[in-house]
Amino acid sequence: MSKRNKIVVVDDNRGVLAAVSLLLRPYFNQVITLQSPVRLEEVLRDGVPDCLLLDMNFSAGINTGNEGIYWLNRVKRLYPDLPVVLFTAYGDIDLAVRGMKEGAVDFIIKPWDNARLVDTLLKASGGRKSRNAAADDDNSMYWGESKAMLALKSLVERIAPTDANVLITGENGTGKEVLARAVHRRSARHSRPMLSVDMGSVTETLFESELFGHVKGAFTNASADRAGKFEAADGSTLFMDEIGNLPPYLQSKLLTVIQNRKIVRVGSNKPVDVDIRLICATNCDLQAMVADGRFRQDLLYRINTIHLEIPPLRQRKDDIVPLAEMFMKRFSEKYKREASELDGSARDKLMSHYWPGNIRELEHAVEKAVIISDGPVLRASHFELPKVEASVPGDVAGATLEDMERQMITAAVNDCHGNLSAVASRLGITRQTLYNKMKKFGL
Ligand SMILES: Nc1ncnc2c1ncn2[C@@H]1O[C@H](COP(=O)(O)OP(=O)(O)OP(=O)(O)O)[C@@H](O)[C@H]1O
Repeated sequence: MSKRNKIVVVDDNRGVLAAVSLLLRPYFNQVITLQSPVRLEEVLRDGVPDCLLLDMNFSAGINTGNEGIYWLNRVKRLYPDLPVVLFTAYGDIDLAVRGMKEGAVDFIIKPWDNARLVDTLLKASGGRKSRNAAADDDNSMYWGESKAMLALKSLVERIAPTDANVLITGENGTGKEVLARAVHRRSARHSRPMLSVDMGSVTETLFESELFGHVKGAFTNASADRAGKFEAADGSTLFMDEIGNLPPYLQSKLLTVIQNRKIVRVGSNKPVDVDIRLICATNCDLQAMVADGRFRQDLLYRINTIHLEIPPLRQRKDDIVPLAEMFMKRFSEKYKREASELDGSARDKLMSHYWPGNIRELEHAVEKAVIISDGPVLRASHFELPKVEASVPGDVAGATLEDMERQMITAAVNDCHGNLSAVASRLGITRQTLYNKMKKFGL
């Protein structure tokens, strides 16, 4: 490989800086070392290097790694194309994985292997093309080979071109939104983008204006007219996720919209025609909600003209390995890794896991395995799957608060069969907080 121009190395240990600088000089015309990231931006302003090697911990005695993530984000905001390699202690692999998800191109574990360090930095500085450009948004539906999914696919092929409203049910992470997109793509409305609204994350006070829009002055802060999701989705498909969260007064309004195909913005009395196809999704049991008066039966009839049920991953075991292989390929490309094969131990481990978080959990597990992989073969040891415990273990010695949170969430997701509303209420947190925590823990 040809000699590179410039690299910046940030580490608070002088010995490390001296050793790395000596090692890298034959490969870079200029090696700039910094003992603290405080001057980093100033140095970058003087000329963006080919690569940045960034330590994860700076303040003596505080080894949270958050400083590294903080500086990574800051640098990536200013120089999105600058390849950043993280320098991390052995025990911080989780942090390094998080760093890669947030934009680092690779990581090096201390104590480092000289040849590997040089190789990684040369590769990272070889091309400024952001790795995030690759396959990042590949959300296409993988149908799998299980009987259940083949039957679902054939049903989708038949109903997608019609304008029938669709209700998709399935546990959290089974791919309801991915399926909704697959339906939209196969419909006559596909030339316009599908619009989504998540009833689980919109605060109740904003539901109405979010869906129906408002006119200027309709309420405090309504400083201008604004179209809601129904109007924006006119001529296309509206995906309403977590429909079970719709409060009763909006259930009535939604029913009226479906019947009359008209909406009225908040604060207005002028009806506007809307032509939408509605795809709703939920992991709640809407029949049970109808039975105890929490969901309108007439609305349920209207939204579930076609009902598509996605089975949980543990009930379609034939799909686990093919899905894992698909994600392995996707993430190997994205993170420039060689992983291309799951050995027997990895397959056994994946096949015997309960997958309470379904495909989302599998996707995260494979992503992490690929990031930490060291060659073409992924083994069981690359997959860190939480044991699904029925309750929090009594012996918590050595466990961090985060370990315990993660275990409690995993256990509750398992007990509630993936119903996130039930999990949130059981843990006494909002759905949004639960989502954030699950995302953080890769569940
Ligand atoms: N069939 C599939 N093929 C490829 N990726 C999938 C598939 N199903 C799910 N995924 C991936 O799993 C993740 C979760 O999918 P999605 O958001 O559609 O699930 P969901 O059932 O809508 O979840 P939630 O109930 O939390 O809203 C996404 O990252 C998606 O890309």
